[in-house]
Amino acid sequence: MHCGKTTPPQLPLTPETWMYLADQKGPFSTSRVSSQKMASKILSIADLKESASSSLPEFAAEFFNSGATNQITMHDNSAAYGKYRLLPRVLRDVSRVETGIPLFGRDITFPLCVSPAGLQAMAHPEGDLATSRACAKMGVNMGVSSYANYPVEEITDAGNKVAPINHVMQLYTLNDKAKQERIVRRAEAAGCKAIFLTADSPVLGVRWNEWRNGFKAPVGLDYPMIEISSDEIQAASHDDGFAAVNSASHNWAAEIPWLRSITKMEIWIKGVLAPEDVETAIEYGCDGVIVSNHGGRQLDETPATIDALPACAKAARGRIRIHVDGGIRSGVDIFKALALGAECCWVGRPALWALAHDGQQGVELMLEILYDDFKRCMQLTGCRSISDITTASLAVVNASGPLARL
Ligand SMILES: Cc1cc2nc3c(=O)[nH]c(=O)nc-3n(C[C@H](O)[C@H](O)[C@H](O)COP(=O)(O)O)c2cc1C
Ligand SMILES: O=C(O)C(=O)c1ccccc1
Repeated sequence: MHCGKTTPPQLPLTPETWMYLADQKGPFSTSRVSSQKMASKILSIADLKESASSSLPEFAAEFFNSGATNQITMHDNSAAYGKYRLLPRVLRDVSRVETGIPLFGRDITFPLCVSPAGLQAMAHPEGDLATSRACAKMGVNMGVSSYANYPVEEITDAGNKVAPINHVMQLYTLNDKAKQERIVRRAEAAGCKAIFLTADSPVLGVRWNEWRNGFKAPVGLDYPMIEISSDEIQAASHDDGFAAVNSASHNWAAEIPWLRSITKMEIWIKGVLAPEDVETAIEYGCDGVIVSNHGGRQLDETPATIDALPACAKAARGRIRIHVDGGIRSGVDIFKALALGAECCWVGRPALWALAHDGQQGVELMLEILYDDFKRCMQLTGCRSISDITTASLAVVNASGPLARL
């Protein structure tokens, strides 16, 4: 029967229906969910992991996805976020929320950057260049690994051609000090703002998967920052190659004053879990620490980073910057880490999965997923600015008792 009134179509609630609605430019349009995200059906970091794991050769997926020994810490890094619940404050105007923070003298879009990770060209031919371009486009910073497959000069240049972006250079302590110094000087000349000295890797962790399948970087890739050619890589196992270059005799007194004497860049320590090491980093005049267990790839059975974070933040008492990485897979995780004392979060594997999924566009999509989720979490918890994110927004559910406040 026609009565002259337009009634909306009664559509069944299937995923296809939502795709259809999102494609409409009319009243159904949902502007915050981008068409790329909807069209690719990649809506979460787990979706990116699945896509990467099914498209990469098995040895490469295993290398990226695994942690050390029994995978306990890698698992805990993500799972430990699950013990916190969000406690929203309601009826607050969240039509405008401020997600940005200043970092290395420039505002980033939201408190999330991409951790340094080696062998990015095994995920996508454009590797670190694609990551740099995506970070620049999305307005976040990038860590360049000493085991990058492109020179730092090309990586910073690729990003800066898209938009101004800050990079930091990750450094291992090397047997060859002159080589280590060349990395620092090249990074500074290429515009990097900080050295991230990785402190958790005097030797590589126990990587059973790599040892079982004799893991080596694919033929044709080299490590221009540590000046190792593809042929040299092929001549040794990954583990032996790392041990030959890396110095296990690293220590605070030898490294930090020396670094301070050769560079004006900030000096950050990556891989801190104990509050005592935060104190030592302060004593040595370091600028920041990354609370990190290397994504669970070094010493297994260390605590999840979100569990180590509060004591580290407490020890810092605002005297040194505290960032965190490991297991962050959603904007809600970022929100929780900020509430528990981090100024900013970093992600490792999500960028590698995103690269394998779709190169630069994949990394942009990964950052967009985390940004959208973080912003929406701020809105739904009633936080208008980053400084509103405190432990007051978190609670823990006890099995037997009432909701515990932090
Ligand atoms: C494949 C891979 C390579 C990595 N390479 C480096 C590296 O070269 N230097 C470094 O300091 N950390 C490296 N990391 C550790 C990351 O910087 C970061 O601490 C970790 O990935 C964070 O955990 P997430 O992957 O759970 O986000 C690597 C991690 C992965 C997964
Ligand atoms: O595997 C790692 O965690 C890592 O730090 C690394 C080291 C050398 C090359 C590639 C990755």
